[in-house]
Amino acid sequence: MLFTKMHGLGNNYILINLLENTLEDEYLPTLARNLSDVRFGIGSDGLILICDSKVADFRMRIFNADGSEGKNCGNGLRCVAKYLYDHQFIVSESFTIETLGGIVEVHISEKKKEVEFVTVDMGEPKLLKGMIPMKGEPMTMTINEPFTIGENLYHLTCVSMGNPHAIIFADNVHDVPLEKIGPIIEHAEIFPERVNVGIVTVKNSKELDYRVWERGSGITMACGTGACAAVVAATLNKKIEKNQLITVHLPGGDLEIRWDENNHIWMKGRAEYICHGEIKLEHFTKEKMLKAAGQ
Ligand SMILES: N[C@H](CCC[C@H](N)C(=O)O)C(=O)O
Repeated sequence: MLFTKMHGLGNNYILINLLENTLEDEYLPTLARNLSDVRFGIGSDGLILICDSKVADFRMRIFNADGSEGKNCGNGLRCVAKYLYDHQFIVSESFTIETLGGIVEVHISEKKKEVEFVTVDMGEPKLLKGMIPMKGEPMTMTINEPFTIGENLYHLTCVSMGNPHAIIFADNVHDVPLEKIGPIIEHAEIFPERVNVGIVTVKNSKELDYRVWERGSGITMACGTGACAAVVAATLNKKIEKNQLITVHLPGGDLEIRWDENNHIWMKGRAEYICHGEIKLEHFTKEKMLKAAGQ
């Protein structure tokens, strides 16, 4: 089985093209965990599958490093779009990709054999508690709500980009012990499907700093949906204006994000290849096969 490893600002994924291949669903969480392992596998933030779709041009499935299936992945979408365009699976400059979090529209404006930048219309953010999802009055929003961890009080603003994000504002993104509070908030009982946790510093009216603890993958170098959620949260908290081109600085690089007047979030950023290779599936689904054999 061939794979392509790619990254979006250092948020790296193993892509497997299932347009001409199949993989049994039951193996996918095990495969994602084992391939993502940096010592016994290839090493990555997760596994992305490129599949056929009945409702869009293509379908992307994303599995985090812990084997859990994510509902959307901004950096992954740019990698999938680049892969499809560069390998001539698509010839038009705009096409659609189905995710569990909804259908997005991809735009490639460069006339290059291998594109560098991809723009994605990520659709509309979901703000109501019932849509994040999180516990509480389902028809209300979570804007700057208190959340206590031990002696420390944090304030959460929650946004879904098809996947759930809890955003905390800080004067400096390194002021908050994200390695410590990330997993605590990720697994908090108010988030029935867990949550991605982002720390945001508003540098000025056009720039944010952002660090992320990803649901299912931990600290990563970047998170595309998280950067979109950061812009929405900063706007809801009146720290920046809507319909402005915002540069979000992530540890792995920058994304350009705009929450436009039609309520759509646009994300533009790089996507790059790391390597291509081949895996013997049986080496990475052994755990499942042994269990099936009752061992
Ligand atoms: N950990 C996320 C999926 C990956 C999102 C991220 N890598 C991005 O670029 O948006 C979740 O379970 O919701």
